[in-house]
Amino acid sequence: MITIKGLKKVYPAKHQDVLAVDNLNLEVSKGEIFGVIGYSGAGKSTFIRLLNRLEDPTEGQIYIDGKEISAMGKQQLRKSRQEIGMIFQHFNLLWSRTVRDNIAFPLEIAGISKGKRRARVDELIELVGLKGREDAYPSQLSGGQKQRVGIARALANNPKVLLCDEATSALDPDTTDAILRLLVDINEKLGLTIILITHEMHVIRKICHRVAVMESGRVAEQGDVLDVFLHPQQQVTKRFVEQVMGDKDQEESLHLLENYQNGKVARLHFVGETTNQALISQVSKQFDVAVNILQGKITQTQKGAYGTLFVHMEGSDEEIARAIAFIKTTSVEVEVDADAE
Ligand SMILES: Nc1ncnc2c1ncn2[C@@H]1O[C@H](COP(=O)(O)OP(=O)(O)OP(=O)(O)O)[C@@H](O)[C@H]1O
Repeated sequence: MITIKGLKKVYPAKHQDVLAVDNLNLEVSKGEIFGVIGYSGAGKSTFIRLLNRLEDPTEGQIYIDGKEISAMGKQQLRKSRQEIGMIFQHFNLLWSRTVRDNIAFPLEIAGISKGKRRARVDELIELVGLKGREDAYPSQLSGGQKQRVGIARALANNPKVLLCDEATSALDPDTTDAILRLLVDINEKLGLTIILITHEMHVIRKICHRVAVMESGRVAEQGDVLDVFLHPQQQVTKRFVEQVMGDKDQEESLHLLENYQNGKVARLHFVGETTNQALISQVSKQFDVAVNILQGKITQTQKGAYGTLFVHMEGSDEEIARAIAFIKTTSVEVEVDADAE
């Protein structure tokens, strides 16, 4: 659906040019929610603005649905932009227009007749949950409602791709969750491809299928969200995963080991469906081993739940070894961290 090859953006500057995006290569499939995460200055905004040519690339190609966006002239671009919706952190609504007229705006530009506009706006208002607020002005809306208007406006011309630029960063946690649920709903209902940029890992965790981590204009790491959460390779990715999983706390739980005279501490990684297995009670029943949960966290992603539990296992060395061998036959990954002796 989206192919990006060798994308580069240099902002010329008096003293030293800024290399904002550097040799970026990405593939995004149709219907995917693809997240791009990075710290401030990583190049995320530049990247997303290159996708709809709000910025022109210095080098490289961008293909959306088979068409090379990066090579288009103005007129062609105007048409293609109707297939790319965008929502913004600060909503970018027209303050003198009502909800209805904000949503109708892109339809007016596309030359849709008044009657058709009305019907389409009604549909969109229903889709984003704004019924009853049609005649309100943006200043009379909450942040979440404003973003719903932004989403409806972005979807007005039936785009194939929705670009989200820090779309929930100005919202409180509950409103963020509601907007993220709406994005998932739209993705599922309309099969819309969504690219979102964020600096918040919980946004990636909650709704993205795949993620790219950007650092200094480059993709430091990319993959399925579950894989990246489970096996972050780069330092920058590890820091983002810690935002959600609090790995430091978990490392500390290893020191709990000192409280035990014997036994072993094991780290169990649960992925996807195995998360709900009653593994702990099964091990306790099947082997002469007492299993105590020291610490852990299971969390949900779009691709299923995953998490890590630290457990202390008490029993004879032989029996613990048998229990661990058994756990290894399930799809739960197990690491034994240390002996308690
Ligand atoms: N119009 C511009 N002119 C010159 N330099 C720019 C321009 N826009 C961005 N930059 C620079 O390009 C680099 C990447 O910025 P960009 O805004 O893309 O990063 P970001 O990851 O989106 O960060 P933030 O979330 O803070 O916006 C930064 O060094 C920034 O200062």
